[in-house]
Amino acid sequence: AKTFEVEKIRKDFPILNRKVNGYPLVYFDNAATSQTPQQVIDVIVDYYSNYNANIHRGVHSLSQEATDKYEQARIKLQKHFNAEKPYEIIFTSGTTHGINLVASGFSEFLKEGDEILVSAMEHHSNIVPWQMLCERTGAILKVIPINLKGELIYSEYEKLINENTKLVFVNHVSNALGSVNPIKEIIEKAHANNAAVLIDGAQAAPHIKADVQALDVDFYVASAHKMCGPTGVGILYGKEAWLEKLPPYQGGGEMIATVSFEKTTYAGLPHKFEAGTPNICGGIAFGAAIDYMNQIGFDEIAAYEHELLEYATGKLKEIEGMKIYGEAEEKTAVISFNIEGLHPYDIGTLLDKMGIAVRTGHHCAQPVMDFFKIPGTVRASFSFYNSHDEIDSFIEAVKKAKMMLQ
Ligand SMILES: Cc1ncc(COP(=O)(O)O)c(CNc2co[nH]c2=O)c1O
Repeated sequence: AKTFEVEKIRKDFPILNRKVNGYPLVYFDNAATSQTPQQVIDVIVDYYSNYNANIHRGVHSLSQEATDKYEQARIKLQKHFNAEKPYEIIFTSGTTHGINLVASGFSEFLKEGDEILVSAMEHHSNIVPWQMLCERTGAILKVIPINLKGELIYSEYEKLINENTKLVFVNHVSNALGSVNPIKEIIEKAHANNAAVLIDGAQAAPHIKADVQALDVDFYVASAHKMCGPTGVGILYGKEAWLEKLPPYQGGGEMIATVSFEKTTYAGLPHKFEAGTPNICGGIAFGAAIDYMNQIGFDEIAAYEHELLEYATGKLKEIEGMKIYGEAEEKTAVISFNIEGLHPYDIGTLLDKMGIAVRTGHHCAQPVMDFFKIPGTVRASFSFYNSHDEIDSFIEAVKKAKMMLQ
């Protein structure tokens, strides 16, 4: 296989030249947010330097240029996720916004006693909006359990789903464990029971190219900042038929056709769900991030990140007292671990003193920590611009932190 040119790629990321506490930055918190290549930074600078303007209604050239670039970004995202229509791609402020938009809309469709299904490995943003929906409608939230390897127990899913199930929502990849869920089967089973499916793609989208038509998924959400793009922008993919059925989420400019005090009529897709001035630059930069990752290649990225995962896992397992959470057959480059007798926060703090950025705590997945009966973990998450040398530095730092804490 072609050697992955990580040293060449690293030159695209200015931030990787940073030092932290006198040490070279080793950025292993990619599951929280990814870093931004110069190619995307340049697009952001170009926007604000040359064609910043409000979009869709301006008669002047700048507005037209900004509108064209924004709508071109939408088409890039449509092609990337293989949506049938560009207006099935709704720009959001991120995954959390997308999930809330769908959960809010489902208030119209659910009634007392209806059932909705979530997995036990979800991020809070794919739990709380649905609990709020159940409070509003009297629907019942049921939980698909996970096993000790951090995998969803599919046989339990088959038992839980029934003719009262109206919606299934699970993540494609767990941010705390890295587990990749069998979403194609989950979707097929849900549709066989006339239930709709929302897949939370926040952690998957940086590593796996989801084909929404092949998956036949009803809703798919993702955030730009996980995929080398800026924060504050993401997408909600929805099948046209579903987006037509959902009521508007926010009222305001853009999302209307006519407004009068007697009656207001709403705009068609996608603008029905895009009230107010959007993150114009963010959307355009999201498109540039998609281009950047695609020119490297998602297959190449996934293969290289898997190499990093295997290498780091092997090295960590050599450390006495090491416990790794999340050993699914299929997982992305995320390692959650603890060291016997040590608190994750202490390890994370000492690693930062040595320039190593990891995440510690419950990772907005408290049910996962409850399942494993732990307060939290140290989470190292790798991306295609990390190197084997960085993993060696990380392992040495973990060993040093362990010595200092014992
Ligand atoms: C699976 C999953 N779903 C939803 C979200 C929310 O995405 P947002 O709306 O863009 O914030 C995240 C963010 N995960 C993390 C954010 O920080 N550490 C994390 O693991 C996530 O990992």
